[in-house]
Amino acid sequence: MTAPDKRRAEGRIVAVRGGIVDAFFPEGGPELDDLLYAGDVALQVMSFVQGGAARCIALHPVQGLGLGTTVRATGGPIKVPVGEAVLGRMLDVFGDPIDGLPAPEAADHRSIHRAPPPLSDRILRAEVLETGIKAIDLLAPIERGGKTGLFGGAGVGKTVLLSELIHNTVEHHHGVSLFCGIGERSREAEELWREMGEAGVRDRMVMLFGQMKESPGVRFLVGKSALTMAEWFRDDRKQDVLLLIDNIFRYVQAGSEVSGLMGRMPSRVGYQPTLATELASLQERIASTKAGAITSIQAVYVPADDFTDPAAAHIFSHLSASVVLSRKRAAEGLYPAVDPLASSSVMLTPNVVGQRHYDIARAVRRTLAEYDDLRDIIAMLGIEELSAHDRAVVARARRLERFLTQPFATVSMATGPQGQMVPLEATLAGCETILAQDKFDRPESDYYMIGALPVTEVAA
Ligand SMILES: Nc1ncnc2c1ncn2[C@@H]1O[C@H](COP(=O)(O)OP(=O)(O)OP(=O)(O)O)[C@@H](O)[C@H]1O
Repeated sequence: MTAPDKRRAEGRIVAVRGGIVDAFFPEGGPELDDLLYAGDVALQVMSFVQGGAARCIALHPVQGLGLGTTVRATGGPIKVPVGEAVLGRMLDVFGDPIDGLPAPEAADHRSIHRAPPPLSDRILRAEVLETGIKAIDLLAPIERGGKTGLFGGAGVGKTVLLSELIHNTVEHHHGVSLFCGIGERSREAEELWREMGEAGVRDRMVMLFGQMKESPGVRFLVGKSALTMAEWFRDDRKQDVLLLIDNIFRYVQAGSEVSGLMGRMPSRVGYQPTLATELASLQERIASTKAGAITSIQAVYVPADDFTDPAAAHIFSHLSASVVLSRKRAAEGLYPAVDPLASSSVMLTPNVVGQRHYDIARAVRRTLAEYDDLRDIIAMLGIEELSAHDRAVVARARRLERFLTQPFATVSMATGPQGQMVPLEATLAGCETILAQDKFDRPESDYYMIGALPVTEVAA
């Protein structure tokens, strides 16, 4: 490592292409990941090119920069404020306020580029985080201290589901919560900020945003800024952290834009050749250690509903639970549009959730899978042609499908019914009741958008 004063050198711009700036330092100069300034424009060193110039990604619009502009190396990487001071605040990638209040008065600032904790420090807890959302608690239980993905194409309800999860879990979460918005709409960020204020949980929450309108460099780095703050609460305060990311796909996408700007050759489906390492550099830091747990829930946009997309597939490999949202279900109004057959969790084993829960989840899946197989026959021949056994399967499956829908508090203004949180026990009892019946007195619509089944029915 060069001495700090040498790292704090002054240089000049030798090339500007889009959001990429090359700067040459005749004496000394920055190291990889160092933060530089050309006027007010922040730059981060991404690599060094032939001749020794530092190739940087701009974090602000580069208008006004030209050949010969002076570049000042700050002598280190981007550092964000950490500590209690960031609680209740809405910040950007630098930890600067975007809520109109003065900068957080933090005692400490830390580099956003940090190594993940060593394997020997990590722990597995095998504990479930109950969400009150029937389809998730039953079929893809979320691991406390693990990573959960909410997968879905455009407009199938990822953001709504994530907001509902925040609504249901943040209030009961003992530690702090961190929301990181990457590359999504700013309007949604403002709504969430207001909702958190109304729910009275803002003082235990930090929100960081690098939204759609910002440069790829910002969207690429904001996740690391958020993690740096989360790590402080985990390591220095020994607290549990709930980390919510909307949308982790936008991180990969920003990496791909950066890679393209840097002139790297694209790899599969046009993604950056460094996709796997970039994603791992972020995901590996989201770890639970002896000091505290980081439970993360990440929305994952699936381009063109193609689940074999390399970004989706790589993200999938880091997760302990995957909640897959299906367009077909959303089109039928079966919200949350959780696909019961494609969603999964490593928690769903008899050892963790117990034999009863495991058996009910399997029976629900089996019934819905059988119904899927019968759909073509029903479409061609009509339901009357089915055997009595198959007709009972269809009746059960259609009621299960509806029972797994649920009114959400976060959209109740638009949809009408009040949001409902359903205890796991009520979800299990409801499914058990439906699974045990061959004939139903009540119509399918009675099971749609409800919370728990009425007690009289469960008892019967
Ligand atoms: N649980 C729900 N109950 C009722 N309506 C819902 C629900 N979830 C989603 N919707 C409807 O679907 C719309 C899209 O949802 P949302 O914005 O969460 O999708 P998304 O997957 O995040 O989309 P994008 O990829 O465009 O960000 C909502 O505006 C709402 O009308």
